[in-house]
Amino acid sequence: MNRKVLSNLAFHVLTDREWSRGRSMLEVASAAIDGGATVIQLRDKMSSTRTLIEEGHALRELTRERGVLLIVNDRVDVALAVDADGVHVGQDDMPGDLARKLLGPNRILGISAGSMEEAVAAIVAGADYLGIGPIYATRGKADAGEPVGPGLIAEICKRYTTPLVAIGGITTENAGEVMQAGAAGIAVITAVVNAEDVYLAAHQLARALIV
Ligand SMILES: Cc1ncc(COP(=O)(O)OP(=O)(O)O)c(N)n1
Ligand SMILES: Cc1nc(C(=O)O)sc1CCOP(=O)(O)O
Ligand SMILES: [Mg+2]
Repeated sequence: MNRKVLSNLAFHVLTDREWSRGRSMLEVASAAIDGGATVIQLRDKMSSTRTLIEEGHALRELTRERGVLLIVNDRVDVALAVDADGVHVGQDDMPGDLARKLLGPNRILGISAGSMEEAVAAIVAGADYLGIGPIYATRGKADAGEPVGPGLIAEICKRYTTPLVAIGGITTENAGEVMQAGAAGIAVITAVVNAEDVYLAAHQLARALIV
């Protein structure tokens, strides 16, 4: 059975303990889904593999119940272990072609790109979507590098049809701009995870995507 469902890559919320104001990953993810998140990405750079798997199982149950996608950041093994819908790898992670080989054809593979060259390589490697960023200055990733701006999205869109997900400094103020540039969706950490009211923040971002 082909389980890959790419229909709703519009609104990724990435988990992050440090920005969660002490709230649990499940509480934040649940409120984000209530507000309109369509993808939850398990991103936890600090925990042991054992903890990641526990978090992954819990998020798998939640996301399955609520009909949204679960993507695991960085770790193909964890994605397979918890039966996630897919994995996201960056330029310093497992190479995309190898991730694709291990995942098989039926799970979603997202690959980061911060230039046209990286985008082309990611498409050749078998990406189902590209995470393009950082689009704007970001608080969520210390080593994200210089912002590339929404222009890169427009450039890639002119040449390729692979869905593009804008990441890095996305807020309600600029989400419309990246969608107009041709993005299929956005991915955020702080705008949702660090919000006092996670539901409201997600709801407002979801509305800002409609351009
Ligand atoms: C949707 C999406 N796009 C980009 C990234 C960044 O991945 P990466 O460059 O590997 O950085 P880390 O997230 O691992 O710090 C992402 N996670 N999701
Ligand atoms: C995880 C991540 N990846 C990026 C990239 O450019 O690839 S920027 C980023 C952090 C996103 O956090 P915020 O929404 O708070 O800006
Ligand atoms: Mg990574």
